[in-house]
Amino acid sequence: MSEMTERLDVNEVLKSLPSWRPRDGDRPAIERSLVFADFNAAFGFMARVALLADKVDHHPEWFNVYNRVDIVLTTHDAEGVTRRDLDMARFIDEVAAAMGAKA
Ligand SMILES: C[C@H](O)[C@H](O)[C@H]1CNC2=NC(N)=NC(=O)C2=N1
Repeated sequence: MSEMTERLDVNEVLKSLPSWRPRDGDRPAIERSLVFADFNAAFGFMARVALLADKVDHHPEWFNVYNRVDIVLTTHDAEGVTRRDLDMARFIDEVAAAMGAKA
């Protein structure tokens, strides 16, 4: 199993991702909710994340209403959280901060 698809302990992962929390559900996952200035900003954020997701073939589960985006990260193929989710979460944190999103 490659380093990228090895299942990681959610609590260990969350030690380096203070804005994320564990998601209880059918498989281990992490989640974060973001609030933007308006729909335009929220959708702009989603577009930036979508471009990376397509490039690296790793896609967030997310839900958008107006200026709010709820995001869940998990790796379907590994049935849990992997390095792919950690890397995606870091990118999301960077973009969210650059766009002035609130937690
Ligand atoms: C076939 C394709 O590579 C896989 O289905 C990819 C696509 N995007 C994915 N996204 C996520 N979040 N987890 C996956 O396991 C996954 N697998």
